[in-house]
Amino acid sequence: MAEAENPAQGAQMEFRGRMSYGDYLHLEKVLDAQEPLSTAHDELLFIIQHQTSELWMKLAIHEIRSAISAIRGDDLRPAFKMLTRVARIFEQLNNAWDVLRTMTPSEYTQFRGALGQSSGFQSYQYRAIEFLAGNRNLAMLKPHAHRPEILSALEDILASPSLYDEAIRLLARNGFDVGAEAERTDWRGARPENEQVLAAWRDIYREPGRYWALYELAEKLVDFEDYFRRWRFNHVTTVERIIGLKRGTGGTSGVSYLRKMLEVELFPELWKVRTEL
Ligand code: HEM
Ligand SMILES: N[C@@H](CC(=O)c1ccccc1NC=O)C(=O)O
Repeated sequence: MAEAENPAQGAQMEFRGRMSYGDYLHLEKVLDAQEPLSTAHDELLFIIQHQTSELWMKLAIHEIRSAISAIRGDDLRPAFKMLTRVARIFEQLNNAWDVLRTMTPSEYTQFRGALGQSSGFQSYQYRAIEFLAGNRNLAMLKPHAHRPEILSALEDILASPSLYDEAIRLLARNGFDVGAEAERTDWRGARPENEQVLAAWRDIYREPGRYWALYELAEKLVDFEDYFRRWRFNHVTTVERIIGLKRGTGGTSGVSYLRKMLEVELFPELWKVRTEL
């Protein structure tokens, strides 16, 4: 057959003893991992929505970790690229809500009971992202007490500076007085807001040309948080649309808990500085 009639001509068709697409991607593992507990039509959507979100979160964690070490090594350009990718991952996650939103309360209630007390509240990758970024609420470790390997992975993250801590250490290396932050050795808990850090960002935003790399880093962080906030907002709106004001399966008040979480700031001084410019 001539190529015009058979566009697949030349394609490898024989995979005995050769690595194929499915082998490389371990598709049998990935595609065998959907096990609905009910006969409800929409449960597959629910599972795939969460599994794909967790895959994208895995990539976000990989990128944030590398960005943290690049900043630690004063290698800002690769860090910028990685942070841009993290923002794009969140954009992807944000768009994915549109698929889940096609599920109505009538459809969700058909299988909600099967979920027991499981909830996204127990997503350890989501907590890893929060902890890596700098939102370190130790109470969030509790649901993982029964899984020592998960707990110790989260504790490892808490033992080192977060993305924002590294940005602040970078400010200090560049001659800014960051006050108490300069003496910090314990990274485990929440960091208090700091006037000197705010003042440093103020100087940077007032003279971008003089501090371009720090200015660019600040904007990458704000961009990341902007997309992260949109994720939270999409979540709470989808949740209200689907379960109204019911309590969450995870035991929280549900929508009012999620609304409260909208107020959490990853990089607080970077938002405060805007009022002062
Ligand atoms: C029908 C769709 C969904 C509903 C009704 C829902 C509902 C809830 C509720 C009520 C909570 C509060 C915790 C609780 O008491 O359960 C929660 C937390 C959470 N959900 Fe969902 N959710 C949905 C979809 C998703 C999806 C697709 C993800 C993506 C992975 C997700 C991730 C999370 C995370 C990470 C939390 C913890 C948030 C925090 O503590 O700040 N949820 N969800
Ligand atoms: N918290 C949800 C249940 C839920 O959404 C969920 C359950 C198991 C696995 C992931 C979930 N997604 C996000 O919270 C609810 O209260 O209906």
